[in-house]
Amino acid sequence: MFSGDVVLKQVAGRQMSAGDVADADLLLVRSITQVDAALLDAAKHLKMVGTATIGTDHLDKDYLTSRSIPFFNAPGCNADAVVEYDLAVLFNLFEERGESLLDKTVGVVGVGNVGGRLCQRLEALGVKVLKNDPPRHAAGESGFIALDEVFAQADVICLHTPLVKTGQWPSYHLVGEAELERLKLGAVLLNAGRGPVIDNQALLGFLQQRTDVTAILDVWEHEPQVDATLAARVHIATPHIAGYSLDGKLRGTHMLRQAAATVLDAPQPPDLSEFLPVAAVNAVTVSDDVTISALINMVYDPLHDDRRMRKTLVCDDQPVRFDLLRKQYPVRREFASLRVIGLRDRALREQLRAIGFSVDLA
Ligand SMILES: NC(=O)C1=CN([C@@H]2O[C@H](COP(=O)(O)OP(=O)(O)OC[C@H]3O[C@@H](n4cnc5c(N)ncnc54)[C@H](O)[C@@H]3O)[C@@H](O)[C@H]2O)C=CC1
Ligand SMILES: O=C(O)C(=O)[C@H](O)COP(=O)(O)O
Repeated sequence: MFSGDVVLKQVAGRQMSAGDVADADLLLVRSITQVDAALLDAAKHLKMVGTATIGTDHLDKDYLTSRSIPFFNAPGCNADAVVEYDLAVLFNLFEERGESLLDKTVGVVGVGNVGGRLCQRLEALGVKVLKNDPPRHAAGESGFIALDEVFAQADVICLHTPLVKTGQWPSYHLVGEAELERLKLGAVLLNAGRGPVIDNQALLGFLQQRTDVTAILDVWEHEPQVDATLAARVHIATPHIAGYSLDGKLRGTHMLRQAAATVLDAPQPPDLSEFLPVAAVNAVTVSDDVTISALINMVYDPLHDDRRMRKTLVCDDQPVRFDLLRKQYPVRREFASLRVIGLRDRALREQLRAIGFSVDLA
């Protein structure tokens, strides 16, 4: 996406050093590169910093502001991918148990791009949703309840807050012993936000006692290091890939390309649709016997990611392998890339549309 007269210098995200960026005009990173004074003090021509991610906890924003360096993230770029990770995990889990997600009460903590879209899709399915988002509540928006109430009432809790360590609503260790103790019998706790939002040691101690609770973790405290004892107690363990759809990655890069064009006063790039390929499997004809999880698994089966990650947990170089799983992640598309054809059952057609599939009668 970046071409023409641009001189590109690629550096591995965890290895980037001050010398690598000293002469840079633009710095484009992902979540594993800490962007702070140590990296940037020597970079005197920097016109912008961009991260092709939603999260910004790796950027020292105060420092960037003090240097008047504009910085951009890519809000919403991979939100649909994270929502679809949640849906894939939950539809599979409840099918395995002979239950239905549609009968559950789902608590969503952090109702932004990811949490908000998750609520929309669940509500369109008729699922009861409880929402917690103190910053939005304080801004005067309605429909939110306290975290304690979410933990006490929900069958499933999905965490989608940013990692914030200071200010009025810190999310670091937002979920500790006290919150875990409130979980209902048989509850499901899913974290696809940032690892340290849950106190991982407290979670391990809790799961050792409360074997009725199901934990699903895409993000871990101290990534890329993963606590193998905790992972062994977790039902689905994945290497921070909830947002890793091809669509999401391209959207993020495209948003930075647009920001760079604005900062450099250069022409805007072509529309994103010019870069997004048609999915390898883009249409399927099914009968009314098809299940929602079968269709979801055709696009994305989270168990593949779980199996790949578990193989790495016994390796001496586990952290290196965690990064490799992410770097070599296979092409994954979003639900909207699959056109589902042939369903006569109108209710099922509506449910599939509600969770994001393209649905046609013929
Ligand atoms: N696992 C993965 O692959 C991915 C993880 N993420 C993580 O998920 C986070 C959320 O993503 P978005 O929804 O796009 O961000 P967002 O900024 O659109 O929404 C975050 C929401 O959380 C709320 N919030 C902030 N502090 C809170 C607190 N203490 N308690 C409850 N709610 C709080 C905010 O008011 C906001 O509505 C990102 O910051 C990122 O860290 C995002 C994408 C992919
Ligand atoms: O967007 C975010 O925030 C995420 O967590 C991304 O999915 C992280 O991806 P990487 O930047 O670590 O590749």
